[in-house]
Amino acid sequence: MLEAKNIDFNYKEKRIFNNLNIILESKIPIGLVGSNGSGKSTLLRLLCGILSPQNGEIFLYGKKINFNNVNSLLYLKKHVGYIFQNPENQIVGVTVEEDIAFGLENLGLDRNEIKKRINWALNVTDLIGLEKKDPNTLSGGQKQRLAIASMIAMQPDFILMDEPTTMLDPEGREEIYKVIKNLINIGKTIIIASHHAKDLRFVEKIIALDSGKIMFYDQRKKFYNWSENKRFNVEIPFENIVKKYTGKSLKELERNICL
Ligand SMILES: Nc1ncnc2c1ncn2[C@@H]1O[C@H](COP(=O)(O)OP(=O)(O)OP(=O)(O)O)[C@@H](O)[C@H]1O
Repeated sequence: MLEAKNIDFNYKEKRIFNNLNIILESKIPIGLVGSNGSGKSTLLRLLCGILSPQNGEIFLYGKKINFNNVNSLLYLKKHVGYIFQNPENQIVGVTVEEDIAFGLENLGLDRNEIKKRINWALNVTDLIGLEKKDPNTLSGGQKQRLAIASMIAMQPDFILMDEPTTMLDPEGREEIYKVIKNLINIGKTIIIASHHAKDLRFVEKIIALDSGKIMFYDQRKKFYNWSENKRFNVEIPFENIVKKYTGKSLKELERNICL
């Protein structure tokens, strides 16, 4: 369980969160939505220790994180990974496998363990065969998958994704969906900030932020009814629109057309 308690956060004089409280349960995939500037990236960055709050605490599995203590921060970073919107911000290696090895070498792991983890991460992200490639020559989807591979090689339990498909074409997006499914299947806890209905179809719950306040935190199925006539800058899934205007599910309609 990852928890933010009584969090105050501001960038200089700009207040973003005022006494924010949130609990993320293990193995429940969550979508984080909200209009531009509502605080999604800031929240994710606080939860993984990239930013530290001016007031309040972050707890991981009940253990309070001390932002002034390197070991405490390392404990948070070991278990909570963050994927930037733009994979270019995350790629440091000269080859795909060197990029994945980078964080592992910093952890001081032995060569065998590093090799094992690289292979595992390449498998989960479907990058086998591209080990020796220069990351600069990869497609957008492959770069984003490499950023994910390098992060999951560190074996975090929570994976925070900040609009991971925004910079990708439809093909690249589909590649990321496959990886997200793999990650959920192997028991990782995914938190995905996004405006895209397709990105959110894997999540069980949705958190909706408005100006730094949590307006909704419940099952995804309830979100689209609740958010009708509200401004959350989130796409409505096609099947919801069909149901609203025809009273039938997409499957029912497809069956009728086939008959
Ligand atoms: N480093 C920074 N310094 C000052 N203000 C910042 C900084 N980063 C973000 N902000 C401001 O904080 C507010 C919240 O930003 P944040 O990026 O968390 O929102 P968001 O919901 O992720 O937005 P988007 O959907 O556009 O990515 C915005 O008004 C933004 O301009």
